[in-house]
Parts: sequence; structure tokens; C-alpha cells
Amino acid sequence: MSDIRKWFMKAHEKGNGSAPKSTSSKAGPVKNAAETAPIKSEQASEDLETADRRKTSKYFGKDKTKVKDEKEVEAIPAKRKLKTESDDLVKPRPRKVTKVVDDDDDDFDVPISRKTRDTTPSKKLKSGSGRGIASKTVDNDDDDDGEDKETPLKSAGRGRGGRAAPGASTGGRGRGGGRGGFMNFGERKDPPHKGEKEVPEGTPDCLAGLTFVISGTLDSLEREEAEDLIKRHGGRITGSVSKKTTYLLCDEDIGGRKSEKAKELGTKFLTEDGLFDIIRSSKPVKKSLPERSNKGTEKICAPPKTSPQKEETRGKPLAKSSPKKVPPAKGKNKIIETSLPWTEKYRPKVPNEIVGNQSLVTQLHNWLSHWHDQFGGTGSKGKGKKLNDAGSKKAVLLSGTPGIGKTTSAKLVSQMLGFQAVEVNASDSRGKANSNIAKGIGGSNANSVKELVNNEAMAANFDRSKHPKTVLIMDEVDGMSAGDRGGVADLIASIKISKIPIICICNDRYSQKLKSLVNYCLPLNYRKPTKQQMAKRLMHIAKAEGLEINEIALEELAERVNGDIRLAVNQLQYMSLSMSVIKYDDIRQRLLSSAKDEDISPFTAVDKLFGYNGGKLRMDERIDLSMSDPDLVPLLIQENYLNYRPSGKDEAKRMDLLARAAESIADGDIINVQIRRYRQWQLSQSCCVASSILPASLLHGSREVLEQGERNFNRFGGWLGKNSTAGKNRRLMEDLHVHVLASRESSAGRETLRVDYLPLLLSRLTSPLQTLPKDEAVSEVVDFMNSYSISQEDFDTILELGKFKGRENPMEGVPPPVKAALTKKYNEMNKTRMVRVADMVQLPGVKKAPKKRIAAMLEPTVDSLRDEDGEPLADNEEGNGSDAEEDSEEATDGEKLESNLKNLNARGIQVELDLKGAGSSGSRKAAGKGRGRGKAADTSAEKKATGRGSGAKRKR
Ligand SMILES: Nc1ncnc2c1ncn2[C@@H]1O[C@H](COP(=O)(O)OP(=O)(O)OP(=O)(O)O)[C@@H](O)[C@H]1O
Repeated sequence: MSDIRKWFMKAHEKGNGSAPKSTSSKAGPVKNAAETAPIKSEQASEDLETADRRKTSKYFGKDKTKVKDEKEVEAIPAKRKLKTESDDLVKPRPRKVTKVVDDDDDDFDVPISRKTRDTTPSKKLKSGSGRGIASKTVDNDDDDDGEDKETPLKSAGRGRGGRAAPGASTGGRGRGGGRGGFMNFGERKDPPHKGEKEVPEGTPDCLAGLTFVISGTLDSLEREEAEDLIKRHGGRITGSVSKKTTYLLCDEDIGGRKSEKAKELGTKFLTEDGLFDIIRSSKPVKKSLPERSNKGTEKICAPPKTSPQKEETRGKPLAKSSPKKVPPAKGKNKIIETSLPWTEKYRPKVPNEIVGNQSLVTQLHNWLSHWHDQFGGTGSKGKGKKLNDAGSKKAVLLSGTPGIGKTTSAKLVSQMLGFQAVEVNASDSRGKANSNIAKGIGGSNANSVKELVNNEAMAANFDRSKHPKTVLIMDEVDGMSAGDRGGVADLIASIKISKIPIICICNDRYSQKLKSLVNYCLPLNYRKPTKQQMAKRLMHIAKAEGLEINEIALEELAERVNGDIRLAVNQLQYMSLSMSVIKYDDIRQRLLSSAKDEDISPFTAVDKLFGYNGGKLRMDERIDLSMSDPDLVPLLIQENYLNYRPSGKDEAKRMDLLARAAESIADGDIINVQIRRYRQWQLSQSCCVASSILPASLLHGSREVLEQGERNFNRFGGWLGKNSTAGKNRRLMEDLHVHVLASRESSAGRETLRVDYLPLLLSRLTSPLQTLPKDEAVSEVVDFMNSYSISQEDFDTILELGKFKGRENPMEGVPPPVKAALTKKYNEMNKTRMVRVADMVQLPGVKKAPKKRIAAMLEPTVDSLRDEDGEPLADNEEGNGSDAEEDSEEATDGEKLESNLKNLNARGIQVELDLKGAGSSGSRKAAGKGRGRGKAADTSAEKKATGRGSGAKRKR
């Protein structure tokens, strides 16, 4: 094992990994050893921390033995800096000989380098999620890193592809370390002499034409720093060694795949010092290149370079402009063009100028050129049928990410083929057409579209020599939403009848909204162009504008805009306003700061807050993170804080911190209630401090699993699910309560019912089924259900609410035939059951019976309501079979109830009181009368309430 590797092993033992030290034979380490000797005594606690962390990480598990051996090794506690800035590279970084600071202390610390701050995005720190503005995605070495086991977290985020950008002082877990991300993430060592060497500055293009592959850990530069340095000097970085590779940059031969391949191909090895020498040997450019601050103005005042033809192109429909190539405007003739956005100015004029997706452009061209042959003037062939033959689709669907030339190619192809393009986009209302459209009523845009596609004048048999053919371009069809109701369906209908070709454009062809549309279209899926392709186009624009910029810088731009050519061109134009020479660093700077406002997911926010470097975040960054989703972040924090083990804290201290965190979360809850209930939104920040920031700052560190088999990722807030279950259970309980009250067997409150009655009800409902013979059991249970007005749903509710972890399901051993018999018997008695009084009562003007009130109404006010004589009650729930006497008695009360109910709106809750006062218990019959059938009976209601009466199946 090389000295450097040994050094790394030891450095890692130091704990948080932020303090590399060396005992290597190199000059630096010797000095370090002397300097750091006093720190030795602090090794123990740091080791403890390391051990803790190792325990929780499967990736560190193997090195346990080495840990012990190397404990005595001292380390330079160079506090891990946030990622490098370009400026930092030029200055030698003073080595810090400070001990790793206790996490409590570094909470809320202002980072040492304020420069970093400027470029550290607070949101969506390029964590390699693959979205938004891309972070550095240079393919890092993976193979070699397999051996680098020591360095703790290096970059953040769970995203695949791309490491965290420099400046991202993040501590998330997950995959973020380039191609081999997941496994290697966070495992690369810190450079042994990090920041100890002066980083040279050479001529901007001194490495032009050289291709580098970086392997392993360099001596003083982080991987990102080295990449930046090379790119800044015009060199190219690739991820794997090939014949084109000029140098394999490495300071140690750890025998990975890259070095093997390099040896095989005879690629030269270059050390970091060697690289520095090459850069130094180029003559540094002393003179500072002129800034373009005034030039921008100059440029605007500059003489025009637009050709008259160009101007025409801008003002008139594309179909009329000549498809022939217009040479890029140069020099003096451009008054008008200078005021044009470059995206318009350099909009491709011929298909060859479209970057990437050439085959799709050809396909589009073919489709459009054959459209009239295929569908003639009638638009009848195919008629939108789902034909397999691509050519027989009447419409085409161009899909792809924004700014990659979909609209451009649609317009260009139409223009080339002499079509007049009519463009309708999201800013136009594209809802369903007026049904009167058949009569040619125009007006709304949708109608115009219908008219357009339907117009006989567009037909092919029309003399087209005198009239241009038309193509309809429907842009952003996936953006058809609330305002465009029925838009997609109408678009499909239009396609079916269309006599002109339709080009639909969308970003996401898999959008749910477009599910049916894709069946009627020829799908052409645009891909992002490669960075080299983009750089070439951008170079063309830069040259035409007299900008000085090298290809590597443009590739960086292309990479960071994530394939969006429009964004790249806009960025270029923006930068050109202030500078005439654009360097690699300018692009980095520009795009890092513009990436600040990207969205961040609550998971990423919580990862960052809880991460190792969570303590180093500035307060505003923490607020940004926790306010990124003020509802979900606190929930995630609450759900996961128990899983975190703060660095270097023993169990007692950890418990103490957990208690403080729990208290803080509870405080956050109280504040949250104030906010929601009394709309005290000014408390939002206090809430986010109490519920997110404080707990996270107390406990940030490594995450560990609490239960076996649990995944070591932050869980989603369980509160949401539990709250919803609690709500559902409350509703079910309320139903049960109402029914039990209706039975008059109990007048217990809901709480009592839940706590005291529920276990008994459960036992009465299930144990006979387990113990008694089938018929006996079934009739006993059904009788019991009837006496308490328990419905089948209530039965389920009782079972559900009686469930507890570890308790057996009481229906477990009940044979299916018994269950079937129970259902059958219950249903048989359904017709004669009086149960659902509460559900039956439909109060006028109220959609659903207010059960609470009805429950109150049903509470027995008179004890003598029971039907003592056991006289059989009317079988028929409609009361058809009731005797006349009863009916006549009921009539009075029924009329009263009816009038009461009629006046409900006016009197509201009064009704309930009246009903109660009248002694009406709201039987089914009474309710029926109440609804205007002219029959209601207190007596019958009362009788039925004994549980032997009729009832109706519950209506839900
Ligand atoms: N492939 C490309 N080649 C050359 N220039 C391009 C390309 N794609 C985009 N551009 C530039 O970006 C501008 C906008 O492109 P365009 O409107 O075609 O993008 P789009 O893919 O349709 O985006 P959106 O989905 O947002 O409509 C063009 O005017 C052009 O200057």
C-alpha cells in the first residue's frame, strides 16, 4: 500500500473525515505531524465518532481492523472546506491546524470562506438529480475510487449522475458521486496536501487540445478543482481512458481500470505537479482582458449588419421568407439585429443549422411533404384511425424538453415545403369548440382552429398554386389545462376531420393528458443534443458576435443548461453584454448563481439539514431549506429525527439532544396551530426554526436504522397517513355511535363507547362464531346486532377498531360457511330491521343528515321508550302494514315533524329540539313522513327502537 493510501486510512480514522493528516514521506506531512501533535489527545473522541459512523454504514464495515492499527496517527484537522471556488484555486489555502469542532459549536457557524457563499446555491444544490441546470457532470473515475474507502461525505443528494457542484456544502446521503455514484459516494479521500500548493495560472488555452482523465485522489486538489483548472486552461476532461486521452492525471497508481487501460494504450501518466508545471510553463497572460461593460452599449449603437432579407424574415410569416441560408450577420450592418434576442437572430434558417435530431427533422419533412398525397384534399384517408403505418397519421407529435428546437424545426420544415404555418400556443385559449362551429361561427380560438382544419378552401383539390398550403402548429399541447377544457379531445376530433396537416408540440408525450392524442399522431421524440454539438453551434454564434470564448467553456455552458439551446444562447447573450472575452470561470459563476432559485424537494432539504455538514449551513440557507416546503419538511424532520446520531455524542448526550429536539418539535406544533387557526403567518419563521431547524441542528450527523430491515433513507412523514386513518376511524365510530344510540340499548357517549363498549361488542359479535354451532352462533350474533342496531359496516368497524398490534384477528378461525351464513341471515332480516334512522332522515336543504344532531336527537329522553310487551312490529319498513290506529296516532306527530322539517332552513337546530321535545325518536317511519309521505309515528318509532322492529338497509 502506498504511503498516501496509508495516510488516507489514518486520516479517515479521525472521525468526521474533515481533517486529513499525513505521515507520508512527502514534505508536507512531516510538517503536519509536528504541528498536530498536541491534538493527539483529542483522538479518542474522534475515534469514537468514527466508530459510530462506521457502525451505521455498510460501506465502512470492512475497515475495522485498520481502524485500530491506525488510531495513533495524527491528522491534520483541516476542516473540510465547502467546495472550491475558482478564485480559491489561485490562492494557496492556508492549512488549518484546528481540531474538528464539536458539532454543537459549528451549528450556525458562518462558513469560513465567504466566497463560497456567493456561489453556493441554497436550493437544489447541484446534487446530481439530473434536473434543472446541470452540475458538473464530468464523468469521474469510478474504478479507481473503488479503493478509496475513507473520505466521508463529499457531495450531496440522491440523484444519479453528476456529483454535487463545487460550492455545495452538503451532506446528503445517497448517490451523487458520478457514474459509480452510489457505491463510491463519499468514499474518495481528501487530498493529502489539500490547499497547500499554489495553483498556477497559465495562458487561457495552454491545455487546449489535451484530453485528461483524472484518477484517484490528487495531492492537493479536489477532483472538481482539478477539473476546473484543466477546463479553465482549455483542456478537456473525459471519464474514461481512450486513444484520444493525452494524460492520465493521478498521483498514485492504485491499479484501477483506468490506469490499466492507460498502460495498455500507452497513455502518459501525469502527476498534479506535472500538470502545474505545464500550466506554469505557458506564459501567464498579464494584461487583463478588456471588460465589455461599455461594449454592450457600443454594440447596440453599432451600425446594422442585418441584410434586408433578414428583416423581412422577422416581420413576415415564415412561409414567405426565403428558405435559403442567410450568412451570419457580421460587422457593421446590424442596427435591427442587435436589438433582437440571439435566439431569434440565430434561429436556424436551414435544417442543417438545427442542432441534433436531424433524422427527426427528415422524418418530419417526409411526413409533411407526403401529407397531401396521403390524405388528398378530403383528409379522409386514415381519418385518424390508429394505423400502424407511420405515414398514415394525420398529425405529428413533436415532444422533448424545452429549447431544443421543436418549434423551430416545425416552422422550418413547413417553410421549406411552402406551407403557411398557423401557430396556436398555450397563451391562446384552445378549449372545446362551440358546437355551432358547423355553421361557421368563429370567435373563439378553438372555433377558428375547427374552421381552419375543416375549411374546404384548404383542401388539396383547391387550386393550390394560387393559395399557399396551410399547416397548423399546435404548440404546448400538454399545457392545455383548466382554461382549455376539452381541448385535447377537441384536438383529436379536429385531427380526424382535418384537411390540413397538424403538428402538435409538447414537452412530455407521456403526460396523462396526451394519452389518447398520441394514438392519432406520429410521435417524434426530440433528444437533447450533445454538449459538443451545442458547443459548435454556440461557437458559431459567438464568432458571429465577435465574442472570444473557447470550446471547453462552451461545452461547460452546454452541459450546465442541460441541453436547452435557447437557455444557452440567452446566457451567452447576457454575458456578452458585460464582457467580450468569456472564460470558463465566468460561465461557471453565471450558471451557479442562476441555479439558486431552483426548486428543492422536501427530501433533499431534510437530507441537507440532517447531513454531516448541516451544522455548517448558514441560517438563511437553513431557512431556505425548511421553507422550501413548510408543510412537509417539519413532518419529515419529525418522522426521522430519531434515526440520526449526531457526531461524537455518547448515548446520554444523544438522548438529551433527542429530548431537546422533541421539545422543539412540540413547540413548533403549537406555533403551527397558532398560524393555522388564527392565521398568524408572521410566525412562520419561528415555526420553521422550532419544528425543523433546531431539531436538525441538534441531531445532524449519520442516519441509522432503528428496526431491522428498515431502509436507511428518510421516511415520508407518517403523520399524514395516520391523520387520515384517524379521521376515517372517527367517522366510522360516529356512525356506530349513532346506530347504537338509535337502538336505545345504550346512551353512552362516543368515548365511552370506544373505550368501554368496544371490547365487549367485539367479543359478543365474534366469540359465538368461534365457539357455538353454526346456526346457533349466527342467530345469536344477528340478534345481538339487531338489538344494538349494528350494521354490517359497523361490524367491520368494530373489528377494525378492535385491532391492535400483536392481537389476533378475532375472525381468524371463523370458517367461511359461518361467515356466509351470518351475512345471509343478516340480509334476510334486513327488511324488518329498524336501524338507520339517522341515515334515513334527510333534512330539506341539507345534503347529508347531520348525524351529530340526530345522535343528540336520538338520545333517549324518556326511559319508558322500550316496547315492553314484545308485540311484533310492522314488518314493512314503509309502514304499509301498520295498523290504522297507529297510523292515526302517527299522523299528528308526523305532520308536526313534517312542518318542522320544512322550516328547517329557517330554524336550524331548533328542529332537533322540537323533535326531541315531541318525543320523536326519528324512526324510519317518522323520517319517511317527515319527508312528506304523511305518515309518522312516535309510537312506532319507539317500538321499533327496541330493536325488533323493521329497518332499512343502511344507505351510505
Ligand atoms: N436544435 C437547435 N438548433 C439550433 N438552435 C436551436 C435549437 N433548438 C433551439 N434553438 C434556439 O432556441 C430557440 C428556441 O427554440 P424552439 O422554440 O424551437 O424550442 P422548443 O424546443 O420549441 O422549445 P419549447 O418547448 O419551449 O417550445 C430557437 O429560436 C433557436 O435560436
